Amino acid sequence: MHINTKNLKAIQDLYPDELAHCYGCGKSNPDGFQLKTYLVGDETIAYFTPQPKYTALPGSVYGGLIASILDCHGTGSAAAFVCKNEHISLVDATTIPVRCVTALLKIDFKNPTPMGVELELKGKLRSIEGRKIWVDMTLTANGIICATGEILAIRLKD
Ligand SMILES: CCCCCCCCCCCC(=O)SCCNC(=O)CCNC(=O)[C@H](O)C(C)(C)COP(=O)(O)OP(=O)(O)OC[C@H]1O[C@@H](n2cnc3c(N)ncnc32)[C@H](O)[C@@H]1OP(=O)(O)O
Repeated sequence: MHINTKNLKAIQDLYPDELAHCYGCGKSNPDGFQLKTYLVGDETIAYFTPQPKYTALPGSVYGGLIASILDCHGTGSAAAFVCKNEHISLVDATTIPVRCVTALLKIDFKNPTPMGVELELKGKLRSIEGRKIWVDMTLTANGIICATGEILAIRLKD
């Protein structure tokens, strides 16, 4: 079921302008994917429909794209979970004071990801250990989990 995100703020839209150029999720990169991650309760969600140019085998999505969007959903989720943990409201914020980058990203490709349908990405917090944030992710198409991911995001020092 597609969650209505109309009244939610995407975590990437709260990144300060100087950090909003990421190819995967920067709102200021017109050539990028501009992935949007939303915190909904205890999990994060994002939707993305790949263009046909990201084809691997005919009819299926290229694995590098899948890794790319899970990378950005993972760091976005990590920032969102840190904010939640520290009672920083994403509703009231215009920018967030948390910066996370990927140290480790693991993807399991479980099934071919079909081209031409909306993909649903979900994230769940596994743990926050100091500056280390572990997030588990799934990528689903047509109700089938096509990939799972785990990310270790590191919160940057000020
Ligand atoms: C809101 C605005 C957003 C702004 C950001 C918006 C952009 C979105 C980003 C999208 C996602 C990306 O593509 S990000 C781009 C790709 N990633 C990168 O370029 C990161 C390159 N790597 C680095 O810069 C560095 O290695 C860091 C920052 C990750 C870590 O360096 P550091 O800060 O010096 O910290 P360091 O002491 O080494 O590590 C901290 C702890 O993490 C552990 N650790 C570090 N790396 C690993 C690892 N690969 N596997 C296991 N553990 C690791 C260490 O053992 C340590 O554990 P312990 O001893 O404490 O237990």
